[in-house]
Amino acid sequence: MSKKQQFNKILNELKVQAPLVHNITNYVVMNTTANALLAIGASPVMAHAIEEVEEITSIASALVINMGTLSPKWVEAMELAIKKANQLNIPVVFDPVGVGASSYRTKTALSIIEKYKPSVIRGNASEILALTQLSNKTKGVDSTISSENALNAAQELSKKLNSTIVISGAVDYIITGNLIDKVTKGKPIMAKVTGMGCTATSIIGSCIAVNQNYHVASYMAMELMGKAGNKAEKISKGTGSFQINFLDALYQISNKE
Ligand SMILES: Nc1ncnc2c1ncn2[C@@H]1O[C@H](COP(=O)(O)OP(=O)(O)O)[C@@H](O)[C@H]1O
Ligand SMILES: Cc1ncsc1CCOP(=O)(O)O
Ligand SMILES: [Mg+2]
Repeated sequence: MSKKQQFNKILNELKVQAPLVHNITNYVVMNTTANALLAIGASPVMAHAIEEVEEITSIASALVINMGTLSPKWVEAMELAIKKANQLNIPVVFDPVGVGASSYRTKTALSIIEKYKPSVIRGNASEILALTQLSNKTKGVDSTISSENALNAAQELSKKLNSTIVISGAVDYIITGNLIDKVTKGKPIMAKVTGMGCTATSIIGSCIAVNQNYHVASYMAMELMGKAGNKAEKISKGTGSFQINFLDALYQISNKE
C-alpha cells in the first residue's frame, strides 16, 4: 500500500470507527485537542479524577497522557489509567510536556516511561533529549534545539522501551528502533500557537486507536498535522486566525481526501 493509501485508510477508519480517545491532559489545551479530535472523526473524552479514570480507560480505544499541568493527584490518575490500558492492551501515547524544566517533571516523566513503556512518546527535541537525561535545555514547554539534535537520544529510547518516538519541530522524526521516517510539511507559525504539540499527541492517540502499526499511525498523524498547518498558514493573518484555520483545515482534509 502506498503512503497516500495508508493515509487515506487511517482517515477513513477514524470516520468509520469514531474511536473513543481518553485524554488526561493539561488545562491549557483541553478545548483545543478535543476539537481537533472531533474534526478528524474521533470521539474525545477528558477525564482525570482518580475515582473514574480506570473505567474511562477501559472503554476507550486509546489513552493520551499529557503532563502539561501536572500535580500529585493527576500523576496518580495517570498511573491508574496507564496501568489499566496496559492490562487491556489499549495503546498509550505519552507527551512529556516541559520535562527537564523542573526536577518534578523530570522525575515524573522518567518514572512513567520506565514503568509503563508507552506505545508512543511525542515531544519536541528538548523534551526527548531530557528524557535520556543527556540535557536539560527545555525552555519551559518550548524547544531550544532542532529535532536532529535529539535523533540519537530518540533511537536509544525507542530501543530501550520498545516504543515509537516522535520528535516534532521544523522536521518531525518518527523513530522505531532502526526505522526512521520524517515529515517536513509544517510551518514555523505552528510553534507560535500553544497546544500544537499537544494536538499532535492527541491525533497520534486517535491514529494508534485505529491502526496497530504504531510507527505508521504516528507518521500519518504527523503528516496530517503538517498538511493542515500548511493549508491554514496560507490564509492566516497571524496566530489567532491560524488557530481557527488549522481546525478548519483538519476538518476539510479529513472529510475530502
Ligand atoms: N519551525 C517549524 N517549522 C515547521 N513546523 C513546525 C516548526 N515547529 C513546530 N512545527 C510543527 O508544529 C507542531 C508542534 O510541534 P512542536 O512545536 O515541536 O511541539 P511542542 O508544542 O510540543 O513544542 C508539529 O506538527 C511540528 O511539525
Ligand atoms: C503553555 C503550557 N504550559 C503548561 S502546558 C502548556 C501547553 C503546551 O502545549 P504545547 O506543548 O502543545 O505547545
Ligand atoms: Mg509540547
